[in-house]
Amino acid sequence: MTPLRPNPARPTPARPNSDRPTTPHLDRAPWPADLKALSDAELARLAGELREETISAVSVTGGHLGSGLGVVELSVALHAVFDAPRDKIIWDVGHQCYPHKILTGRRGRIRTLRQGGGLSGFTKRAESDYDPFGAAHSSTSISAGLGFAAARDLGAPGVGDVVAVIGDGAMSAGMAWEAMNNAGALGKRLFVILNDNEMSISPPVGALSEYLSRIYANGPLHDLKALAEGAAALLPGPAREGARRARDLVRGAALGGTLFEALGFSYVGPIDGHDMGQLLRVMRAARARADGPVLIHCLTVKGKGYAPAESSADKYHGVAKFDVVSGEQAKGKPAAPSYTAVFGEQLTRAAALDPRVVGITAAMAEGSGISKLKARFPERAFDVGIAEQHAVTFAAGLAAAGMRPFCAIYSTFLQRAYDQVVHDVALQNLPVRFALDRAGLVGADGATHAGAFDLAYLCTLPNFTVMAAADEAELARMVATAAAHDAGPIALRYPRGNGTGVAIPEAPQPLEIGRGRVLREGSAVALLSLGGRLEECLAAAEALEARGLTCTVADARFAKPLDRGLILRLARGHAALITVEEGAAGGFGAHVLQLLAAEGALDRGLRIRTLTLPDRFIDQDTPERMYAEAGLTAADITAAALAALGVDAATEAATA
Ligand SMILES: Cc1ncc(C[n+]2csc(CCOP(=O)(O)OP(=O)(O)O)c2C)c(N)n1
Ligand SMILES: CC(=O)[C@@H](O)[C@H](O)COP(=O)(O)O
Ligand SMILES: [Mg+2]
Repeated sequence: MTPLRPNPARPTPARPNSDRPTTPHLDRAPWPADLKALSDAELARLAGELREETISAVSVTGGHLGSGLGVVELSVALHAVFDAPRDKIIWDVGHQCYPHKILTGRRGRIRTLRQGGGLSGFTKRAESDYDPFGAAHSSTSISAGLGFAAARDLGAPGVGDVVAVIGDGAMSAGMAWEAMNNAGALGKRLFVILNDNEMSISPPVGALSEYLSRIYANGPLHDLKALAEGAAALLPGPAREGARRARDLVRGAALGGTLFEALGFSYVGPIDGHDMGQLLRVMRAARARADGPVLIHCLTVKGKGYAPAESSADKYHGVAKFDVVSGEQAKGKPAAPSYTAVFGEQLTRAAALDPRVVGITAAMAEGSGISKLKARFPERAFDVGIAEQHAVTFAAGLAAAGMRPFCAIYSTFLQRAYDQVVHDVALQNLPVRFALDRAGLVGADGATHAGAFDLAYLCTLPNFTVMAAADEAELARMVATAAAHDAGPIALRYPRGNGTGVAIPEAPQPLEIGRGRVLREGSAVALLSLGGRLEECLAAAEALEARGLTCTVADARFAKPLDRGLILRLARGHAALITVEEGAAGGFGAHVLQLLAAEGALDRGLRIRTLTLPDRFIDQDTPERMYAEAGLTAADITAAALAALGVDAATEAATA
């Protein structure tokens, strides 16, 4: 029996240290149509060049590497067999789409990936006709694909075949199974390619992952003989039923396809996703014969063909710029710890003090800091897979049973679990602690990953307490506050990246709920910050003071409940009040305005401005440039204060 996965001991050939690989076949194929002119052997060679080009490009941009390297052959085979853009190839998450971008007319810009003004690191409709559906959050591809298939069957023009490519990690999400359930019942012609590399970002978890492992442990169903058998399963009508029954009789309950077939899919696989010949044969057979939903199970290797990425698939999921020869990533030593690391340490500390403290992550153990808890208290750290909705209700159950769960989910991914937050947590007033990493703008991942909305969507919920950390010491205090808070749900949010370098207290004490702090006092302008823009507010205060306008700078700490006393005092004691937050309108500033309106504080001529993220999505760039575009820099805060006071900065400068 041919081994499906390559022998990891097999050395990857040495590679030349050239900036640009030699790519004669790829050079001949800037567009998918060009692949049609190549023989199968040439396509295999082109795939090798595509891999080198992907490695070379990511080495200068940074980005998601391992996932793309695993789908190089698949990308070539799909574009060789299907006719995009009429046929819709939908990449789940989209983090593996760089080879697809190179093959679809974007090779010339591939070294702008994830840079300001450059190509997105994900699929994006606005970028290319070959990206029929945008993504970056996982497990949407089958639903979207089924939408295209249903539209096609209702006569929508310009839609041919539909292919959803989804990873084994993404397949763990409920949404993928909702789509499979619907697709199986509708019976529409739809191709789902399960790209099974036995990896999520970290090694995958859960019963599904074990099930998939059992399938390939049974051996290749589709060696050449089995491929014929599998192709028979694609035959229309009664022939298919007959073939399926015969195969089930031979293979019995251990047959790999059972779960997918039970849902109404024809199952083909597992096949070797790096064997171009096999891929092309299966795709062509599937395309020629399918009359309903088909799942093709491809086994691939994350990081395939690049030794550092193959041997350390989790570390090469997302990379900084790196040296191609050594694989060494260009990561400088930061002056301050990351917020994520501080959260992980403080959570572990809280867990050491209280056996009821547990941590939950939805497939982001490293990214969320839950890995630190897991290292010390493995039985109290739960990785539930890419399943944010389940994570929240699971945490609610834990809280209802008297535990102190910390649900650590990136702000952007918690969006997916909003009804669970409302219905299962807030409504029942259960003390789930939400640790929302990546609050605000995140840089290269762009708009899909911005933590823009949590303040707006959480502050509106009864029973919730919502905090935002201005620095890592504040984060430590907020973890202690959340751990001690049994009165109801509580959220703490903090940005991506490193802290400010302040000292973290040895034994952080809980904060008084709903109390802010004042960092400097003045009388002309009050700058009221929530979260990570505090340093910008302090810099703005310096600039305003240089103009003779003394400033109070306060850190609200709590977006809910508001520190009414502090806010009313700021409103009474200053001519202008500026609120600043790294969140969309409708969050902190909106609630401050509502308080001031209700208290009549606006009737006395207070000049107030609420600085938030703008009402548009901001594309990827450095966080600094993104905040400049958002109008949340020290200069913007200064300008807003001057404008509120009616000081024309330009005239003032001219007069000076
Ligand atoms: C809703 C959501 N949760 C979490 C993530 C973060 N995330 C991005 S890729 C990934 C792992 C995906 O694994 P898989 O689908 O197997 O793809 P692979 O990287 O292995 O190719 C995760 C957890 C996300 N993008 N969307
Ligand atoms: C594709 C995806 O969703 C993740 O890989 C994400 O890019 C990780 O982001 P961080 O680097 O902020 O953990
Ligand atoms: Mg995977």
